[in-house]
Amino acid sequence: MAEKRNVDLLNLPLATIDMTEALENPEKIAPKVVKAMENEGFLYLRNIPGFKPDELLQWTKWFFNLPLETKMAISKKCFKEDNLNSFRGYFPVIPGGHSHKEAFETGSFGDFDPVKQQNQKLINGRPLMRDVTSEGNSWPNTGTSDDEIYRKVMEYNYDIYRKTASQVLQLIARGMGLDPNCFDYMFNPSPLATLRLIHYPSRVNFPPEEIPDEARDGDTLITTGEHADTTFITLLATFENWGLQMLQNDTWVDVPPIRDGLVMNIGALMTDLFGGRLKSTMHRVIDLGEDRYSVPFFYEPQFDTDISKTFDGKEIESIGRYHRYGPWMCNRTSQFKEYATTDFGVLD
Ligand SMILES: O=C(O)CCC(=O)C(=O)O
Ligand SMILES: [Fe+2]
Repeated sequence: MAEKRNVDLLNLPLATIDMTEALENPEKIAPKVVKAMENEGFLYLRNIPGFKPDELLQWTKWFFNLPLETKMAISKKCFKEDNLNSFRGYFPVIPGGHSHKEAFETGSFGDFDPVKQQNQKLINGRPLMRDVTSEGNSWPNTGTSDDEIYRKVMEYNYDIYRKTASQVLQLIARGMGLDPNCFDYMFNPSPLATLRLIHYPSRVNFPPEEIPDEARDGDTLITTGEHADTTFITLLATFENWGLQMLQNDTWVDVPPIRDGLVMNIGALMTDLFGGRLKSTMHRVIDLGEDRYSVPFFYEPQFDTDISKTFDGKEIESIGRYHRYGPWMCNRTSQFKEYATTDFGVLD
């Protein structure tokens, strides 16, 4: 099992990008971002304008400390049949799973609207995939003034992460010799991007029979299995928590936490869009015997974004049958256990 260590900031395994400097001097910083994406597929972002990790962590813990009943009141429909929301909101820990976490997710489509939901178009009793993926946000209701603060903090963070992700994509585009704004039309006005709060309760004291074999790698206990992300880019707050590992030359390497910054990596599709030049690195999360909190933001474009061609116009052969981002994402996401029972609806 990886040991907890103090972070040696001068000896991190990854490049660090100062986002304030990057905004002032993008020509200088863009090649550094591209180099890190070509080599490791991961880097750190620091000095991010407006990013307030302490407040984000405080309210993340506030949410997960609510009674299960309060959280389940906004769980996705597949975990509680009476609920109307199916895409945004809470998902509980799935006992005995490979991954072991609970989460809360928000998107860019305003608030959940039960009237709109009840009047939505159905085809053979099923909703349209574009309606499912543009569902509004469901917020916890504790009946206290904390509800409004929580919601404001999460909306604030969604904006900060979204702005930062857009700036990082501009740096990548610039560094690849493209128009820095060439990604913008894909994401605006309303991307499918998700802000996800995660709590991983530790399983180290569980009876062995409650932990599936697939959640073990020798003595190491896995809490999110190895995967590449289903995004363009992911920005991730790990606060002071160890546990994230990336695969480098067939070896699992720790990605140490940096308290005030974000970890950034690219998803499999970015590798394809740039003809294999940028690296989408496999990663996983291990259980170090303590509760763990993290907040990733999956920067995903709008439903109809064409993802069938590389930036220099070649067909992407590995893309399969779905050539628009929305259907491609739903197909990929349904392979993750926490989404396995979500009804993503039908294509129009
Ligand atoms: O929790 C973490 O640190 C990483 C989570 C992750 O890789 C993911 O949700 O895609
Ligand atoms: Fe990931």
